[in-house]
Amino acid sequence: MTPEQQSAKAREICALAPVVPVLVIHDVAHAKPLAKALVAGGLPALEVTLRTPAALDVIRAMAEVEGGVVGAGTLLTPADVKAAKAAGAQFGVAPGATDRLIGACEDEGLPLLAGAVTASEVMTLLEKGFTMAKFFPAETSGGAAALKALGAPLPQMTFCPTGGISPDNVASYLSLSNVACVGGSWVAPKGLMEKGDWARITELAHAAAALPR
Ligand SMILES: O=C(O)C(=O)C[C@H](O)[C@H](O)COP(=O)(O)O
Repeated sequence: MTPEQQSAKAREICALAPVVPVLVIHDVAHAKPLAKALVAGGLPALEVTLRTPAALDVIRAMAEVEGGVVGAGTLLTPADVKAAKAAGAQFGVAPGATDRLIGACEDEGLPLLAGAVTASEVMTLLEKGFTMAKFFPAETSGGAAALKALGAPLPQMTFCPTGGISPDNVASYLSLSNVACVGGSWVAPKGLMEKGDWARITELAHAAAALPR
């Protein structure tokens, strides 16, 4: 899958909703009820970070939930890409970009949202054929102001900013012409998952899904 095809797919996924929940899940028993709660709230694209031992099993379980589009986050190595694809991930997200990671996504046919925050990083991805990237870590890399400034000379790149985005600052990102959607963990707080308060998570998802962009 070429970088151009990967970015076309990533664009489709970002178009589904203004927010992609970034999920850190320790208990595989949370996978299905959480995915159902988020999809019911209007957030179908779900990023499961490969930061917990349960993550691949979580992807496998969530991939069975109707209406969901499950991806793997925190992809760092070709082995991560292979494992994510085998578990049923439909897209991948990485905090940065390396040639090995990009090569693995091409080989495995996994659409990648690679991370970039500087003009040179964005230009490197554009040179390879990517037109969609993750802007990470968004808030500490200059936030919406930095993204807006990058968009002036580099309007070809569209972003999914992630990292430090919350209901308080999300509007400043979604109003930018070079932002397709944002990633954020606020729609699936650990405390609500532990309590099994899926109804409240659906409410948070509803509010996020209704954000204008
Ligand atoms: O593990 C990854 O590859 C990531 O995707 C990192 C996430 O983007 C942030 O951890 C989400 O940030 P918060 O919304 O501030 O919690």
